[in-house]
Amino acid sequence: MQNFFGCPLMRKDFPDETACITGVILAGGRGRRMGGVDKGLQELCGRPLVAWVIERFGPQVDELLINANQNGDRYAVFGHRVLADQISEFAGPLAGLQAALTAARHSLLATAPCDSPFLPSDLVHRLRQALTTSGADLAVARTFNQPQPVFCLCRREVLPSLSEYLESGGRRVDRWHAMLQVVEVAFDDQAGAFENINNRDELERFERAVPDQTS
Ligand SMILES: Nc1nc2c(ncn2[C@@H]2O[C@H](COP(=O)(O)OP(=O)(O)OP(=O)(O)O)[C@@H](O)[C@H]2O)c(=O)[nH]1
Repeated sequence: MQNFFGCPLMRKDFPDETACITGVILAGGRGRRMGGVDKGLQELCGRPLVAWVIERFGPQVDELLINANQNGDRYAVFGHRVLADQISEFAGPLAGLQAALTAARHSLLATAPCDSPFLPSDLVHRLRQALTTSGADLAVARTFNQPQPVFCLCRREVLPSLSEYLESGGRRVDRWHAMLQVVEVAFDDQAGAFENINNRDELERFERAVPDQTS
């Protein structure tokens, strides 16, 4: 049996294992290190970065949202709902998470940034396993000793805590995580997949790496 959105009905004993997942691509940043451009729309081998992320991340979730604070019409052509931050200033990725949690159809929300085109194809699967077995509020990827805070899976119930934190002026992801029950998921086997593009030199380096990454 399926619910209104075509997702399997949740089993009461294992709700996390069957719950549908909304994914959000975080593309709401200012791209200052790239000269103030809209990073998600910058092209890697002729395709916008956001298109690469849609290709990898989209199949891992049941609904896909794009969080962007400019060029909404250009993001809309990809056929997914586009959301701007509710906070008017650029408040960092937590503002995008807040917008997505408010709009998500499903009870679990996964995030990925627009500037990591080769993110793991099993990202959401592994985060869900950890969230389910731990009962934590949020699962976050880690590579070696480095948390990857914009790659996470969280429950809708964290929204009040997040909104309160943002309203109090909090902006740091690690400080908000410290208020929650968080489980870290090691991706040391795929550390390279989390590499992101911050400036033009990195974009050029990725251009050279594409044949290796896609073969
Ligand atoms: N919604 C939203 N997302 C943001 C904001 N700032 C950064 N992000 C996202 O958070 C992730 C990491 O961003 P950074 O690379 O640190 O920031 P950036 O603004 O993209 O780039 P820089 O200005 O060069 O630091 C990316 O997916 C950004 O799109 C913001 O104010 N709002």
